[in-house]
Amino acid sequence: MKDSQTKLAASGINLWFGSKQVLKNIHVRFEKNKVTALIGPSGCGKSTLLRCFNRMHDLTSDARIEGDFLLDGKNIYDADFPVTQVRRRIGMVFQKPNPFPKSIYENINYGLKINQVPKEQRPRIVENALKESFIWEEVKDDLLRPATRLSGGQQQRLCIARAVALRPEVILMDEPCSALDPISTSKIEELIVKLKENYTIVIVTHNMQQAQRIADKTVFMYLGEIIEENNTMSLFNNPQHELTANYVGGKFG
Ligand SMILES: Nc1ncnc2c1ncn2[C@@H]1O[C@H](COP(=O)(O)OP(=O)(O)OP(=O)(O)O)[C@@H](O)[C@H]1O
Repeated sequence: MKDSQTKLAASGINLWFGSKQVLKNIHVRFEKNKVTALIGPSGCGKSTLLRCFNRMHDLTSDARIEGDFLLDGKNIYDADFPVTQVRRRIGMVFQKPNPFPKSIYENINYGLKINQVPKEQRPRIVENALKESFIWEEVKDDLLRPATRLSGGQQQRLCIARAVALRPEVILMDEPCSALDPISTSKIEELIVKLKENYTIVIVTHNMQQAQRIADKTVFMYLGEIIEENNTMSLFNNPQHELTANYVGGKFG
């Protein structure tokens, strides 16, 4: 892969929680405007790796991290890269939809306010974010309704709208469909494929069909290591490593 295609990268990553090593010698690059899926059995370190890119272990007192996490070649842990900037440029969507206990409108407006987006620009940005996240038509007549009254799938699209409103460059998604029904899941998948036109997306998923439907590239992890990474179809149809073959073949999970 050419360096110019790399948006996000990790190099020489080792991570410990206390004395337990959870990530081992990770080197990985995520390409611009592509969807990359992180797959692997429970506990292999997918979420831990994803969270590093949003500096979510900063407040975990027993976490120790070695190595470099690079956004456009710049280390996101450098002292001159404020964590607020990191999170503005690298957004995150979680497993369980987590709207604020506020109105639909305010869920998006709030982030704009704290990021000092001029007041007169905010209504248009809220509308565009909702449109971009395929939820505008369902909520446009009732933007002041509490977000917590939306369905789970609508809440997750609202959380994606909240992330895209800040115009991040990367969106990290940690099993964003695991709490959703099949119809909501297919809406989110359609949305993810659309969003990659403008964003670089990294998604943790347990759902192998989902990885094959939406991911350009797939990375297989096992016990804290990257075992294999490839174009999604190659990884699933022609795995190079026995562990990958056994995992994608459903022999363990
Ligand atoms: N804050 C923490 N403190 C201590 N151990 C942790 C912490 N967070 C995660 N771990 C451990 O790190 C390992 C990797 O967890 P992680 O959540 O990254 O795995 P995963 O591959 O995302 O799993 P799953 O698919 O079940 O979500 C696990 O053994 C987990 O118990």
